[in-house]
Amino acid sequence: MAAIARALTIAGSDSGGGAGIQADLKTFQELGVYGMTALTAVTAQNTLGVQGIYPMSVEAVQQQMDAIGEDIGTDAVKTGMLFNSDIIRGVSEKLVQYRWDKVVVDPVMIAKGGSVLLLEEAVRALRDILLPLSLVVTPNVPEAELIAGISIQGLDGRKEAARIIADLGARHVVMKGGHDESNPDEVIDLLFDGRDFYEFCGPRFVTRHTHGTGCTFAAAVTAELAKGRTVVQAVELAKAFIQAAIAEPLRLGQGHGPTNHWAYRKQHGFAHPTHESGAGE
Ligand SMILES: Nc1ncnc2c1ncn2[C@@H]1O[C@H](COP(=O)(O)OP(=O)(O)OP(=O)(O)O)[C@@H](O)[C@H]1O
Ligand SMILES: Cc1ncc(COP(=O)(O)O)c(N)n1
Repeated sequence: MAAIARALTIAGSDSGGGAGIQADLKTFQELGVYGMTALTAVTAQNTLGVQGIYPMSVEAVQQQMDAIGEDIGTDAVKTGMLFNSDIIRGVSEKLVQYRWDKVVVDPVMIAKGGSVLLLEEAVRALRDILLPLSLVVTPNVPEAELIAGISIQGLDGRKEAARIIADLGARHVVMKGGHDESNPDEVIDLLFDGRDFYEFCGPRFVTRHTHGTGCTFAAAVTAELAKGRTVVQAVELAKAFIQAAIAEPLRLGQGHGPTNHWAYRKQHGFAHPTHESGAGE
């Protein structure tokens, strides 16, 4: 066992720093986990939207995963923006090769301003190849509708979608509630483990500063899994982390601003539970 829990994020870069690889690394750091990256695409992006997308080659993505698999290793993996089916296939192949089984799949599809972060041709590969390799998948409502192939209304609709997505091979499904406005006061994130449902409730904040909420939430789940927590514990902590990050906005930019990755530590203190000082050669 390494002296510190390790997590790898396989995702796109957000130049504005609120979502993607940047949100993931900030979250890992705040939760005391050593973060590593495999970049799938560079985006030119800010709080107003996405101005450009430059995908990496499959070889480049796989080589980054090899660099980690052959040396440092990882305790958990998160996937975010994967952009096309070739990258999804390449990533899936490496997950199997290195037997990385604590895999959190955030099925990123569309950015807030409407830009496509996953091509339509790739939805099938995500559903048929990557989902069965996941320990946890974290769709929002529109993503779940596309994956499950149904239209979702309210909590019951989200439960039905969770069952369908679990049948596709995901071992745990977190149906995020940010887009489910059937409840104007609360956001309920729903976890399904193939048998039981767990509800994680919190206040619904009225704010435009929600850029990167999905990435940050999934990264927090990944960090806690890397430390050895159960999926239920990891989702509970991630809910508290994202709630704090939305509640105290940084008020950056003219559009959908980033969340505040420091807020949770400000409220709860910094824990570095797996770090042993003096370890190593
Ligand atoms: N207005 C809000 N108030 C409180 N929590 C929220 C709010 N919006 C989102 N969340 C929380 O943020 C996380 C991400 O939720 P959401 O359903 O919005 O995902 P997402 O659509 O992937 O994110 P994004 O909208 O940034 O793409 C969830 O844990 C959800 O509970
Ligand atoms: C590179 C990149 N990855 C993901 C998202 C989605 O972000 P969100 O967490 O808001 O769904 C994004 N806007 N950019």
